[in-house]
Amino acid sequence: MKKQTAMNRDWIATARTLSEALPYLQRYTGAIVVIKFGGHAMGDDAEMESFARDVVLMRQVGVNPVVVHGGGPMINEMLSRLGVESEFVRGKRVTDAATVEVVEMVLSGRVNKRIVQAINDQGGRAVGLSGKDGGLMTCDQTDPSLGFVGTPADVNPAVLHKLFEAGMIPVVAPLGAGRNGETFNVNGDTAAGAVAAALKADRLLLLTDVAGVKDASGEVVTELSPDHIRELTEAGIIAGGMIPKTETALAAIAGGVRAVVILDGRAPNACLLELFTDHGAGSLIRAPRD
Ligand SMILES: Nc1ncnc2c1ncn2[C@@H]1O[C@H](COP(=O)(O)OP(=O)(O)O)[C@@H](O)[C@H]1O
Ligand SMILES: CC(=O)N[C@@H](CCC(=O)OP(=O)(O)O)C(=O)O
Repeated sequence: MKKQTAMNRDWIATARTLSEALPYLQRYTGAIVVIKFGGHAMGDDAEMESFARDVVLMRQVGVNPVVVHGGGPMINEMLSRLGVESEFVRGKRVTDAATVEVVEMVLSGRVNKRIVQAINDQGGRAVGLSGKDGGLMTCDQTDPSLGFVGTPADVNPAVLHKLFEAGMIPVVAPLGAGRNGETFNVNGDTAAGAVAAALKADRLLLLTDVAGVKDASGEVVTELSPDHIRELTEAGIIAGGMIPKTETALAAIAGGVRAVVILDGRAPNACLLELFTDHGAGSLIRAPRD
């Protein structure tokens, strides 16, 4: 009897949650949501499982999710095992010919397949690809001093639309093809922003290992304007890996994405709470018309 009462309480809570979520579910039916899953947000198996469950649930309620992942820490680990040094300039890895080989092996291989498998284990149908597949992302060299680092120049999302139509979840590794047969290493945030802009996505979620963009006092800024981003960057308060994220947010908005959220991907159900409740956390940067 006691058990029954507890069960009823659970159902009432679930029904309440569902009725609160309904307007959000309706708003996002058919929406395209690009999720950047950073290497630092990936965490352990439980965090990966929770992320995969969110993505599958999104798909089940009619959202078209696209995962664009990073994997910087995993690349670092492999480079150090191989005794190759690497350095970062403004959040981007200086990438020579030997490094880009390792980057491709780690991102398109181990990291991409771990995410694909996690989504499939939760009942989704994920397909792993990189920017080199299906003409998705053609790049130009960002800056000769960075070596094989690419800036997406021509993004053709046709292959992603085909996967949406087939009910599949694309999982994209941030590598691009050069115009002369090169392989380019693309910062994961930059790749996610370019894919989101090409798709004119409804939301770009940049998952990381901090609650959002912090100001000088260490508080998360819940809504950020472009001017505030520029101010915090010039003051050195937005630094390191946060620079490509905020630059990406501005470029994505300029490219037609409706809103970008920078949030902690390790928090349980981070993506679902962000999309389907009022309790979303993180820093929101939105297009003036959104
Ligand atoms: N103003 C800021 N607010 C929040 N984090 C910041 C800020 N400036 C720099 N950071 C750093 O940026 C990091 C996120 O970037 P990064 O480590 O590249 O993440 P990811 O691997 O998830 O892409 C945070 O862990 C934090 O140390
Ligand atoms: C050019 C560049 O810096 N590429 C990144 C690609 C991976 C990435 O962006 O991973 P996170 O999202 O986990 O940081 C790198 O080599 O580390």
